[in-house]
Amino acid sequence: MVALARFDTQGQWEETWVCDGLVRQHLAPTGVQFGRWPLRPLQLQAGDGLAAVQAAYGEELAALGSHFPLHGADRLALAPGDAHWPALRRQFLAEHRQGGAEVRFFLSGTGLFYLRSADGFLGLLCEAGEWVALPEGLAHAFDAGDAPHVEALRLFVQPQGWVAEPTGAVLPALPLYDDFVAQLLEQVGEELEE
Ligand SMILES: CSCCC(=O)/C(O)=C/O
Repeated sequence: MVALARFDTQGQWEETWVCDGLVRQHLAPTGVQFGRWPLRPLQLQAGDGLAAVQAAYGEELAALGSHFPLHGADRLALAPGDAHWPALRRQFLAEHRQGGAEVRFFLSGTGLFYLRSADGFLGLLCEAGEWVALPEGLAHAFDAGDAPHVEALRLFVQPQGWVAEPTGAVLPALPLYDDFVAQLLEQVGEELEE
């Protein structure tokens, strides 16, 4: 289940949406797109990630349009206890921009993006089968919690892959992934599928 929450500039949770139409409507001013693709078997080989993704998802990628001239792909997989996660988490939580647009497709698990908006922040929680496309230059952060469980295809416009430029902004106390999910469950009163 996708969920979108709006926070003010102080990090105060203001409103939550869990239906696709409202999520898209409230993402639109940021230029962020959201959708779903079927989960298909996918074997990414080192060096030809994008070719494998294009073979499996050619139609879906074409529908994204010309704003996303993709040049590379990788698969990010994080599991609880992953030794790389603490350092990666610090990098992802520091608000940053990428030199190009980015597309992320969740293959399993869940992850939380924080997107800077005109009047605060949007927290977007995605799960398997959901994709999100961020426009070039949108300041954002990402979290997957203390015990991450997420696998995502990362499609890059930049040939060099994941290159982030930190904004240097000190973010307000936005809830990290675990608190976000706990508060969301209190609000919507139903289990998120993992
Ligand atoms: C689920 S994608 C992981 C995070 C990432 O690739 C990114 O760009 C965060 O800003």
